[in-house]
Amino acid sequence: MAFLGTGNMGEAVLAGALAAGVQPGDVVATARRDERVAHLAERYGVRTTSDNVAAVAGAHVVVVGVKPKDVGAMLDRVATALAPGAVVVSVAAGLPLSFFEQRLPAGTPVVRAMPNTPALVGAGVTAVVGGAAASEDDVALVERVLSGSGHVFRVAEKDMDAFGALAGSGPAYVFYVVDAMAEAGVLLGLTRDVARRLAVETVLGSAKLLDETGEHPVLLREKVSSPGGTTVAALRKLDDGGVRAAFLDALAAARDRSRELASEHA
Ligand SMILES: NC(=O)C1=CN([C@@H]2O[C@H](COP(=O)(O)OP(=O)(O)OC[C@H]3O[C@@H](n4cnc5c(N)ncnc54)[C@H](OP(=O)(O)O)[C@@H]3O)[C@@H](O)[C@H]2O)C=CC1
Ligand SMILES: O=C(O)[C@@H]1CCC=N1
Repeated sequence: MAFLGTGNMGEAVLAGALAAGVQPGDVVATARRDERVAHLAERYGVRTTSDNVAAVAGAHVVVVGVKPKDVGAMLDRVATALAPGAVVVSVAAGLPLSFFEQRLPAGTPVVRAMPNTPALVGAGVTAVVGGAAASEDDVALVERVLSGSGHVFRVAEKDMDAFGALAGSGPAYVFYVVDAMAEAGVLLGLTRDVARRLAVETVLGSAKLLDETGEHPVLLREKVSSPGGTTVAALRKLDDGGVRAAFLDALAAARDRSRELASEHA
């Protein structure tokens, strides 16, 4: 397996692949900076290089993990060096399968994926969709490799931007909420350490409760909200602040930006 551009997301997918049973000796990961390359070699025991053309030689699965603006140049550089039948996996936001298929040799199987950073700890969600030349076996292979990162969903390509807006970017919204809750605790006089720990544990516990009971979030929210009590007083302030509407706008903005990335780099 080759990882071309192993930054925040590439590293998380790499960690998942190793968790899924891919052997470190069968992986080569690239980055530009010496310290990044050294970190990857030291942390994961994989082969590393900054030479992308050398990295793809003999690789059966090639994960392209650079920023959307850098993907075109990366593909132009490595296209003719790909091993026959190599499956190219993109994690780039916005860029459609056709972007890859136009730049790679005819018949190259391409799988578009949208992971998220909790993949680093095996708790990610990833959407996948195969391109015109990707066989069922190709997509299943990529699903197996990604399954070490957490849950994998097959989606239609038209839903990729929405999936990215919800789950790809989603961890950032949760971290934003955790930070805001912790800050609010500090405002009420808690120490920073305690406030942050309480916010993290509350999010963890609430996610576990949702997951394990399978109950609708509205029902669980009602169970916290005593009539005339403290929670309804707080929720009213969130409604006053337009938090729910802001989430609707925020995800639409992420979806729109994903579409723009596709047209900016077409
Ligand atoms: N971050 C996220 O949560 C998610 C990101 N994505 C997608 O993942 C992709 C990467 O994003 P992210 O990981 O955040 O970005 P990063 O900047 O963290 O990672 C990009 C990596 O690419 C490396 N790189 C850039 N150019 C080259 C090159 N020519 N040769 C070798 N390596 C190169 C950089 O190396 P160096 O570090 O040495 O500069 C860096 O490590 C994007 O396309 C994004 O849309 C998708 C889902 C979620
Ligand atoms: O912000 C971004 O563009 C990437 C894609 C999804 C999460 N991070």
